[in-house]
Amino acid sequence: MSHPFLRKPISPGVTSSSLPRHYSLVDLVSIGLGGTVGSGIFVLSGFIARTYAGPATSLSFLLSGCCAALSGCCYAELSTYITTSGSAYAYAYATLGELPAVVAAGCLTLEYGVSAAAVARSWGDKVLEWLVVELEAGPWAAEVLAPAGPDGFNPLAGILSALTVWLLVKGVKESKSVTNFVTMVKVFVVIFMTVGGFFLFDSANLSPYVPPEFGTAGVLRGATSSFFAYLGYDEVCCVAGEAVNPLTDVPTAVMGVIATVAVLYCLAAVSLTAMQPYSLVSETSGFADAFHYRGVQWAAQVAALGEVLTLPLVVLVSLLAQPRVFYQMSVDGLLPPVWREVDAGGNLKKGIL
Ligand SMILES: NC(=[NH2+])NCCC[C@H](N)C(=O)O
Repeated sequence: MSHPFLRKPISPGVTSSSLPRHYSLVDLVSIGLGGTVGSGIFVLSGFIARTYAGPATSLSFLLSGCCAALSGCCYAELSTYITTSGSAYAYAYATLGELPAVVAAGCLTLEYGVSAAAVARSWGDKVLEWLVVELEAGPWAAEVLAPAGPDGFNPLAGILSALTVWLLVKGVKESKSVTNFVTMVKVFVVIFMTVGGFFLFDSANLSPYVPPEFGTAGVLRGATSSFFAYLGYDEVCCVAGEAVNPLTDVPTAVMGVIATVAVLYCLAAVSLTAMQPYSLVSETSGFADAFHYRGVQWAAQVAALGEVLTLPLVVLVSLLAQPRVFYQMSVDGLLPPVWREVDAGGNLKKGIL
């Protein structure tokens, strides 16, 4: 490091890179939505409703959505100046200097790694719950899938992480098609749960809107926790170096993703808390459990299966984004050349591995 605060000059226009530019606006929105919609709405919404905010969970999601939009504006603006991969790392390098950029890269790596692990873990728990509750599997399910108990090692989480790495190594085209398809299904699942919830709407469940035992502090705690649900829009900026039209498509995708998920989440939170009294909402499987509570078993099955099938995409997108940070660091000379080796298919095979 020559000078810890030496800034990388911003080159005007679209920067050329050895990674092919193949992501259209639709692909970028798919990456953003696919990487963002996940355990935050499928799991956290129920947890927040039960323990922090009750019916005001929708307000918590609205508040965190506003914060995400503010952060999104920064990403969107910076993405029009810096069109390389690397997201916050590249932005920090151009605005703050080399040392802050390396710290940002470390934080991003930790964030992608930890959140991929957290979501993989949450998926493992969901599969087990789905087998036991929906398919009435016997005790063998817990013995095989959670041999060390509910808080111990979860083999399914490890298998999912290994499978997503395999898919990413297989190629850009394959992972792009999977991302686009699963994102579509996932958005459909959230819309299904929300609309289903509105059919079972009982306004009595929404009163009092802010339960006295939670108060404003609970709503704010819910907002802090629900911010996790919005994480993922930044991953669009990670792949900016592969966007066909980065100057327009990346900021449009970032803001479009935040606006879409904010609307989806707030409506979903209203629907969840209107279906069931907040004190009964499941902390781990809110929607499926609420459908069971209202006696609509088939909807519970669809919601549970939809969550199990689509949640893994969050892990895939996190693991897609991280090698792009190391790629850019390697291009900038801060990591060895192996991280910027692009194979014949335009993939960062070695970097991913
Ligand atoms: N960049 C990230 N941290 N990605 C993980 C996103 C987690 C996602 N928002 C979820 O609710 O499951």
